Amino acid sequence: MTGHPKNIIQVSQVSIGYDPNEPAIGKGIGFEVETASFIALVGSNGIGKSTLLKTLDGRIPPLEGQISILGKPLEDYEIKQLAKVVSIVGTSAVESKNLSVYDLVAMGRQPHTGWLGTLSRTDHAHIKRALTLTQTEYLADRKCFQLSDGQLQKVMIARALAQDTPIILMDEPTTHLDMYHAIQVLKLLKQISKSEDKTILFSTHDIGSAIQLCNHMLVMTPEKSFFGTPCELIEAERFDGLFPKDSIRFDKNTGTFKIIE
Ligand SMILES: Nc1ncnc2c1ncn2[C@@H]1O[C@H](COP(=O)(O)OP(=O)(O)OP(=O)(O)O)[C@@H](O)[C@H]1O
Repeated sequence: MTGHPKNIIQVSQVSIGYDPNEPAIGKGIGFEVETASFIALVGSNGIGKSTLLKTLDGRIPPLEGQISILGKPLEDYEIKQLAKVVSIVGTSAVESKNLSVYDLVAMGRQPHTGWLGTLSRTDHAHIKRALTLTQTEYLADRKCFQLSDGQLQKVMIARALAQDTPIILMDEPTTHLDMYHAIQVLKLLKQISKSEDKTILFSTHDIGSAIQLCNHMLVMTPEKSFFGTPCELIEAERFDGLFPKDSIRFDKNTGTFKIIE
């Protein structure tokens, strides 16, 4: 048991966007996430998946509504305090590809050590465990620029694990990966969410894999967002409204998209 409340993230009637004077990008978003869930955010390009992740990690404030993390309003967290609760794996390139893998993963310990803090035995133990969990120990001494996209993605996950937060948010963790390595990363994340009691929310365009692997999904459409288990969402035909119907349609029986010739 983690001691974390059952509903680790609560989002209520949230509108997201960058400018309060412009129409919101997404409105009326609401869901509750249980500890150790593995959750996908899906929706078409530009629908607001990254914007929602940035809102959940406190980078931009919600335009309306409430977000609570571990039962506490998001706006009541100080930056450093939030970094002990929520870690982020973004899409942007690693800041310094010249770092060794070990040093990059060690950066995950910053909320615990401070920028100039030296690493304690506990910090090193967290780094080593993160490398073990992501099966990247063998890369520890390599420079990040020497890694393949798949290896780098696992190392970025290791950095988030070293940060030791109950919640990990990930923006498109499988971009640039082939089908096999994308599934490997998603299976690894799902396994980590269970074994380490991590709540993992990630955005993805790989809806088929998310349907097969996730506990819950948030389906974002221009009108509304829908939260549920993959089965509930299929039954309620929520995937049908994701894209214009001229080129693909969702097949309820197989849970996959079919091309319309
Ligand atoms: N920093 C920003 N300032 C203002 N508008 C932005 C900013 N970043 C993104 N947007 C706009 O917000 C909208 C949602 O973008 P967002 O990146 O959240 O979508 P997404 O669902 O993650 O898309 P994709 O699947 O293409 O990555 C888009 O119209 C985008 O142009």
